[in-house]
Amino acid sequence: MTITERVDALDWADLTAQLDGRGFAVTAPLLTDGESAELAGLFDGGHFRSTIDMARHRFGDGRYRYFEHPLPDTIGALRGAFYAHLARVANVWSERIGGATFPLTHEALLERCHEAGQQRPTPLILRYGEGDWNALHQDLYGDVYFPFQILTVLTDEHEGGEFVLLENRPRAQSRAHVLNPLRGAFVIFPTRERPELGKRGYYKVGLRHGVSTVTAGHRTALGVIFHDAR
Ligand SMILES: O=C(O)CCC(=O)C(=O)O
Ligand SMILES: [Fe+2]
Repeated sequence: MTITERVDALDWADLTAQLDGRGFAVTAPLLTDGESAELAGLFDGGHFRSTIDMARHRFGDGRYRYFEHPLPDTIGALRGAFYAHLARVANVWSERIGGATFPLTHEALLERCHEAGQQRPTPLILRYGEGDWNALHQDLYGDVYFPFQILTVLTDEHEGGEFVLLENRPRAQSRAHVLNPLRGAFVIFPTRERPELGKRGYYKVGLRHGVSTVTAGHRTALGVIFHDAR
């Protein structure tokens, strides 16, 4: 099956229920181990527009690299295929907590980004060694942003290095979710906020994400953000 066929074949009713119920979703493994290994290899062999040394910016410790156009086929396919499903969920969320209405194709979202001066691709690959970590953050790169992003861990040889989602609940203490997704499975999570149903309707819960310290081995991950960057 092609990447697009595999994404289309995911249980989107269940994923949507996960997103609505707890704000994030985890898919069944979607990439084969061979595909994950091949993508992980791009960290050293891909074509990038920039490389960030996380310690230098006080973002944590480790390195990440933003892919340059044209994106590797697999990454372009993942971006388009996940977008088509998530745009529908995004539009329901916008009705609940306000926000933009999103076009149903990823090409149309990119046109909107380009009109807003956001032309640089945002998919990235991150590599963490022992002692490395990623500070809690949001990936907003301009006025246009899509409310979901996806992430997959491409390697299976680390300890620690859990994916952390922190919910900043209004007028309450924060809640952490700690995930250890299977290799090649995707975590779908909010870029900025999510609707939560309260006594008087929906309210916004802000989120940040990051990675706990890798205590042994190496961890390589692929992040796919749907909006482009200024
Ligand atoms: O390495 C990770 O799991 C987090 C990556 C990340 O921050 C992202 O994909 O936006
Ligand atoms: Fe991120």
